[in-house]
This record gives sequence, C-alpha cells and structure tokens, in this order.
Amino acid sequence: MTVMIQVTDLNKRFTLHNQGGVSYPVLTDVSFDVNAGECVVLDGRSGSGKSTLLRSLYANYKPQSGQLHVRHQGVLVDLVTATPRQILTIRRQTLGYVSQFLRVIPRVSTLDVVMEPLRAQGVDRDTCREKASGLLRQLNIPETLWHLAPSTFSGGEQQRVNIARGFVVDYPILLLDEPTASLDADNCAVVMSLIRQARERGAAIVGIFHDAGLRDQLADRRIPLTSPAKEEAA
Ligand SMILES: Nc1ncnc2c1ncn2[C@@H]1O[C@H](COP(=O)(O)OP(=O)(O)OP(=O)(O)O)[C@@H](O)[C@H]1O
Repeated sequence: MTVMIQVTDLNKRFTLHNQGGVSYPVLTDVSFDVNAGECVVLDGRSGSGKSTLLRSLYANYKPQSGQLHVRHQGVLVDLVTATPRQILTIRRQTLGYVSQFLRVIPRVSTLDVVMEPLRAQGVDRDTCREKASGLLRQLNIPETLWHLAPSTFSGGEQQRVNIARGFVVDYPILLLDEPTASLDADNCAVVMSLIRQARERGAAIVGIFHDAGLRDQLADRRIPLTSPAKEEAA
C-alpha cells in the first residue's frame, strides 16, 4: 500500500479581521491517510469544514499547525512548508482539483480550457486534443460547443467542462468538491465511472458528495468531520 496523502494533527481556524477580529476553529486535530487506489469521502454536516479541508489539501489555505503530506514524484512533501514554486509544480503534476464551478476565461474555447492542464505538462497538442475531445464526448457536450468559450454555457454544461478539465490529466491525487452537484442522472453516472476508472489506475481520491447514494457507492472509507462551530468563537 502506498500512502499518497498523510494529514497529521491539522488545525485550521479563520479570523475575520473586518468583523472585530472574531476567530473560530474549523478543523481541530484532523489526522488521516489516503492510499493509492482509495476513494475517501469527507463526511459531516454543513459547515463542518469539508471544503476547508479539501482547499487546505490543495494548498489554498495554510493551517495554523499540523502537516499535510502529499506524495509527489515518489516523495512525501509537506504542503504546509512547501514554497509557492513547489506548490505550483505539485499542482501541475500531482494534484487535480475539481470543484463544481468552472473559472471561465473569456474568449478561450472549451477545447482549449479542457486541454490546458495537459498542455502545461508539455504534452503535444494533438494528443491533448484527442484526450479532451474524448472526455467532452463522454460528458455529452455537443461538438458544436467545443469551439465556443464556455461563459454562456448552462450551469450543468460548465460543470461538465470543468470535470473534463479535471480528468484530462491522470493525476496521482484527485480532490473532488461536489463534482456532480448540478448534473442529471446520466451525466452523474459518467462522472461516477470516471472516478472509478481513476481509482482503478491507482489515484488517491478525496471527495465531498452531498448525494448520500453517491457517497455510499464511491466511499472506500469515510472521514468524519465535526467542526467545533462558531459558538466557540472568541
Ligand atoms: N475563507 C473563509 N473565511 C472565513 N470563514 C470561512 C472561510 N471558509 C469557510 N469558512 C467557515 O468555515 C466553516 C466551514 O466551512 P466549509 O465551507 O469548509 O464547510 P463545509 O463542511 O464544506 O460546508 P457545506 O457542506 O455547507 O459546503 C464555516 O463556518 C464557514 O463559514
């Protein structure tokens, strides 16, 4: 078993400087490992810190204490102490992050949006185009839309473009924040099968799924989160 993610005694609190400096804990002494080929689901009520934990694993948030190791090119690297340059390299090569929202770049075509993470790894344009087209087709994005910028697309179409972008690289680690939030049953099934394929090729997956049925089908293991909530706010 290869440990791909190792979270140790993680503590994260937010301080609202523009609201009298009120400060509250969200993650308290969180520890868990995720192995290659395992899909772990974050469990907890709304506000328990699921997205905060996922964003911390993508190095968007810096915890107050604890360690966040991810296996990058065979070595466990602590994201808490990694330099910004290391974090960019780790994101490019190792960490895929799929949220429910697409960050739309004006005038960039759907095909280019999807291909970009693979292009950033230095893969040739034809190979990238082939992989991106396959995913767009699988996710039922009509070919007539591929050369348009996705800014005018529906919520569900944008979400599917975002999923294609997230799966275009075979990342060793995948962080999924509600990837199926506004999808119909057919497209949900496509995403489930993409997640299963990623797990079968050995990806370590950490996901948030509000749909209990999806959670039950995908979770190899659950990580319960119980935020101490804001009543404790100082
Ligand atoms: N950037 C931020 N600044 C301040 N507080 C934040 C920030 N992000 C999240 N929080 C607070 O941290 C707590 C946890 O939020 P988070 O989004 O991680 O919860 P969640 O479990 O993902 O919730 P949900 O299931 O509703 O999406 C919430 O009380 C939220 O208000």
